Amino acid sequence: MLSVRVIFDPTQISRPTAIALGNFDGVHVGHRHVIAPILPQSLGDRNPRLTSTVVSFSPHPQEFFSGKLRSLLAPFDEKVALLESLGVEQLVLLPFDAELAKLSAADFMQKILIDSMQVQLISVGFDFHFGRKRQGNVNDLKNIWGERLTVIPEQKMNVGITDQAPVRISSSNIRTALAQGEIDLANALLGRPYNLVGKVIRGKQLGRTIGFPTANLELPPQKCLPRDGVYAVQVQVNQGNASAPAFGVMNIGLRPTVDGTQRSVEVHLFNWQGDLYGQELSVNLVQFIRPEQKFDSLDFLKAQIQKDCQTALRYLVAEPTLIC
Ligand SMILES: Cc1cc2nc3c(=O)[nH]c(=O)nc-3n(C[C@H](O)[C@H](O)[C@H](O)COP(=O)(O)O)c2cc1C
Ligand SMILES: Nc1ncnc2c1ncn2[C@@H]1O[C@H](COP(=O)(O)OP(=O)(O)OP(=O)(O)O)[C@@H](O)[C@H]1O
Repeated sequence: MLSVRVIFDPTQISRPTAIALGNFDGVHVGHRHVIAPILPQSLGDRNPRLTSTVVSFSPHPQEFFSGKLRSLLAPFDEKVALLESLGVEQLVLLPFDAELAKLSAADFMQKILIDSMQVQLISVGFDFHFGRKRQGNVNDLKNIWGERLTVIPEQKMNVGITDQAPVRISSSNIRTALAQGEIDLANALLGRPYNLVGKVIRGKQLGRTIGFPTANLELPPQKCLPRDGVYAVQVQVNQGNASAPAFGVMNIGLRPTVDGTQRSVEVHLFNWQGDLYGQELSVNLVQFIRPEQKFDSLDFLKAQIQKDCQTALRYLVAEPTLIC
C-alpha cells in the first residue's frame, strides 16, 4: 500500500487533485461516504492523473477561535493511518490563521481550491460550509464544479431495537456516546470498535499485589477518553513486527480506592504472563461494565475485579471476531 503524503506547506501539494473537504475526526461511516468518490479506485481510468486528497484545517477552526485544544477521536497519527487504509494518497492540512479565517467563500474557492490545489473533483457532505463566517455552501461549489461536485446526503443510522429515530452519524455524536459509556452506539457510528493505542508505562505497581497486574497506557494528550469506569476489551499486544491478541478488562479513572489523583487508563490481560513495559497495546472497546467506585478496602476491590473479569469474558466470547 502507498503511504499517504501529509502536506503542511501548500506549495508542496501534488496536483491536480480530487478532494474531500472536512475535518474527518474519527473517519466514521459518514466520513467514509464522503471520501469514497475521490479514492483512486473510484476515479479509475477516467481521471488517472488526479491525486486523491483529503483537505482539512490545522488547527481546527474551533481551536483557532477558542484557543483551546479539542479532544479527538483520532489524533494525528491515527487519522493518517485511517486515511491511508482507505487508499487516500494525500492529506493537505491548510494552516488556519487570521488570514485564512478572513477569506470570503469566493476567495477560498479561487485562491485555495483552484489556484493552489487545481481541484478537478470535489466531494463534501450536504451541510459543508466554508469561507468567512461559514458563508459558502454546496451551492457555491456547484456553481463552479457542476457535475464534478458530489454532495453526500445526510447519513443516519438506525440503532437499538425500538422505534427510536435514526441517529446522525457525526463525530460529536460519537464523542457523546463515549462520554456516556454507550460503546455499542459509538462503535456502530464509527463502523469499527473505538480503539485506544498507547505505550505501556509504569504505574504504582499495586495491581500485582492484589492479583491483577495492569498495563498502564500512555495515550496522545488529545485522545478522547470514554466515560470513567470498567470495560470489556479486545487487545493486540504489538511486539516489534509481531502482534498477539488477548482479552481483558480496562479501568479508566482516578482510582479513588487508592487515593489516586491522576486519571489512568489500565488494562488487565487474561492469561498473560510477562513484562509489557515499553510495548504498544491496541485496545478495542467492546462493552462498558460499570462506573468506577471507591471501595473500603483492597479486598473489596479485588472481589469486584474478579466479578468484572467474569462479566467481561461473557461479553468477549459473544463477540464473533477479534478485530484490531
Ligand atoms: C478491572 C478493574 C477495575 C477497577 N476498578 C476500580 C474501582 O472501581 N475503583 C478504584 O479505585 N480502582 C479500580 N481499579 C484500579 C485499581 O485501583 C488499580 O488497578 C490498582 O490500584 C493498581 O494500580 P497500579 O497499576 O497503579 O499499581 C480497577 C482496576 C481494574 C483492572
Ligand atoms: N452523517 C453525515 N452525512 C453526510 N455527510 C457528512 C456526515 N458527517 C459528516 N459529513 C461530511 O463530512 C465532511 C467532514 O465533516 P466533519 O468532520 O465536520 O463531520 P462531523 O462528523 O459532522 O463533525 P462534527 O460532529 O464535529 O460536526 C463534511 O463535508 C461533512 O459535511
